[in-house]
Amino acid sequence: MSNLDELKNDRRGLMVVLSSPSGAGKTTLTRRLLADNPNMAMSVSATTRSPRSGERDGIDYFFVTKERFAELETQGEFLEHAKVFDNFYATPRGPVEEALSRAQDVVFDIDWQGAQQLTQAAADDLVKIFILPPNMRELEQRLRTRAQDSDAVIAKRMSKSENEISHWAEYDYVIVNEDVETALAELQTIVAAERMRRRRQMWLGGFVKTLVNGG
Ligand SMILES: Nc1nc2c(ncn2[C@@H]2O[C@H](COP(=O)(O)OP(=O)(O)O)[C@@H](O)[C@H]2O)c(=O)[nH]1
Ligand SMILES: Nc1ncnc2c1ncn2[C@@H]1O[C@H](COP(=O)(O)OP(=O)(O)O)[C@@H](O)[C@H]1O
Repeated sequence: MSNLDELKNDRRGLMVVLSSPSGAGKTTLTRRLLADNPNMAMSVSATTRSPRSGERDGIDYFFVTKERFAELETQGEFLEHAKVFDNFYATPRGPVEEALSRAQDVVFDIDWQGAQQLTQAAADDLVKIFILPPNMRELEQRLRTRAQDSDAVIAKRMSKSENEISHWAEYDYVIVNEDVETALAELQTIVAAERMRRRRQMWLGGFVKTLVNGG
């Protein structure tokens, strides 16, 4: 690693928030983004909803009872929390603070309510991205292809999608996820540019000082 590369490690981590109506592709895009970025961590949410087949406790979510959720909330363990589709969801505070302190970027798959709460708590570190489906037929099709929710649950998610979409203008960026490779490339571009923001590159002050001093 060159001297310059080492210096560049002194930067502030990003808090990348992805929201979308259910089925638009947040989970898919987030997984791909994380696979390509070793210096990025996923914020694993706590939820009172039941695990889907294949979901693992502590990896996809921390699956907790309503009682445990309420206890953690009272103890101030959550950065934000919200009720979505009759279930409770929240972002545990500890792992996020730890990752940011290690200069890691953190990705959040949370809804508009969570995005609003994080904006209050940490506006400077946030990059908010909204994912739209190419059309509503495709959205429903994706929920069906995923084949992990009952017809009733899918109908409920579709009926809530309009409400989620109505918050699109509260986000810094919007990606229409028609082709997953194109959407992923757009997401990578956003992350790369946000990492370059002057205020996040803490190393620059010292570097410029040595530059103008003839270093
Ligand atoms: N506010 C908030 N929303 C969350 C959190 N975790 C998940 N969500 C949102 O809850 C909604 C439902 O998530 P989920 O049941 O996994 O279904 P999905 O829509 O297929 O991802 C999605 O909009 C998620 O973004 C969280 O920690 N906080
Ligand atoms: N661009 C895309 N084209 C076709 N199918 C997609 C695309 N993006 C995601 N999917 C599929 O749609 C379904 C819902 O995606 P998922 O990532 O679970 O959405 P979300 O996390 O937003 O609910 C999954 O089966 C996923 O493989």
